[in-house]
Amino acid sequence: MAEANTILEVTAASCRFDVSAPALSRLFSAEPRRILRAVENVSFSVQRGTTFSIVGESGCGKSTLARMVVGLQRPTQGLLDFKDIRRADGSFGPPRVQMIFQDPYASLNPRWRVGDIIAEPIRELKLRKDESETATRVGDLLEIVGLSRADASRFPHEFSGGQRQRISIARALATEADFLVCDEPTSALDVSVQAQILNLMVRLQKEFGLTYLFISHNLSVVRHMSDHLAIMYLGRFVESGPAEDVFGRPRHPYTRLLLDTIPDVEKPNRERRPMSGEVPSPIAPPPGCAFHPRCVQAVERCRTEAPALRREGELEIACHLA
Ligand SMILES: Nc1ncnc2c1ncn2[C@@H]1O[C@H](COP(=O)(O)OP(=O)(O)OP(=O)(O)O)[C@@H](O)[C@H]1O
Repeated sequence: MAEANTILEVTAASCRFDVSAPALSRLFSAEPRRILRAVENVSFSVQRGTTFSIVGESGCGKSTLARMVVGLQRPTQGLLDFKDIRRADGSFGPPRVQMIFQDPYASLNPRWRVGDIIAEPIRELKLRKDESETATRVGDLLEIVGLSRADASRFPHEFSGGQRQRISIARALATEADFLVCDEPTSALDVSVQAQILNLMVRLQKEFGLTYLFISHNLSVVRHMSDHLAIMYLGRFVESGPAEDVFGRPRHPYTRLLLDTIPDVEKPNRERRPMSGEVPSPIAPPPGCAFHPRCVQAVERCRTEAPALRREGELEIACHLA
């Protein structure tokens, strides 16, 4: 059931890619069609002004899901429904959605001055009356993200990685975005810079009531900023719930494995298990529970029967043993 404050409702969304060889060569080799299940039957809702984080290893389908949410990838099945909201400027309609990418350099036009990069959506969406108001807004946005008004005349290559990510954020805010899909926005940055960008994002969320869908392979990155957390494995959610519950009492063996790999400042001497094994191919997922080949607790049932995602209070979990 969608809650009153729901801004995005995703229902049974799947994305499959046909990665078969060309039809002619399959005709001669009798090779069957190969379907890659990047995202499989994923449902969740995001509440306005909160952060919903999706965590999983490389290849588990996080980016495909993010691309579906921003409309860059069509779902093969299912629905992604943005609810109409009352925006900060008083207008009513679907939220403005923007994406922030991992590599801020690749997403900023290197030949444009920063001022023009940020001004482009303001001009395109006619969000300010004239060039003078646009320039003022660009300067304000640069200050909001911790840069200076004078930075408008510089080029992206003159900035550090963290500063470039600040420019990407300013550009997203320039569109008056309500909903930011952040795909590993800090993983290309040094750890100390990561923290600065995360702090900036938390501050902006409070200041502007932003909603985040935050994608990361690293649980420690999302730990302090998530309201809701979903753990993804081979295209499916295996555990999801309020972040404090998932962190405080992880139920799925995969969530526990992900948690085991991150340092704990409160227990620096805690034994950390390295992540072992690899994510299986989404073209030929293992039978039963997709995680069973890597699960130390797996029993016979896990090898033959896929666990359904079942609800327990606010948590959802797909494991026969949890
Ligand atoms: N356009 C595409 N065509 C075919 N396969 C694709 C396509 N896009 C993604 N995939 C495959 O879908 C699976 C999920 O990819 P996705 O990029 O969503 O995972 P991810 O969890 O974001 O990983 P990473 O962190 O490495 O980007 C992978 O096996 C990937 O190779």
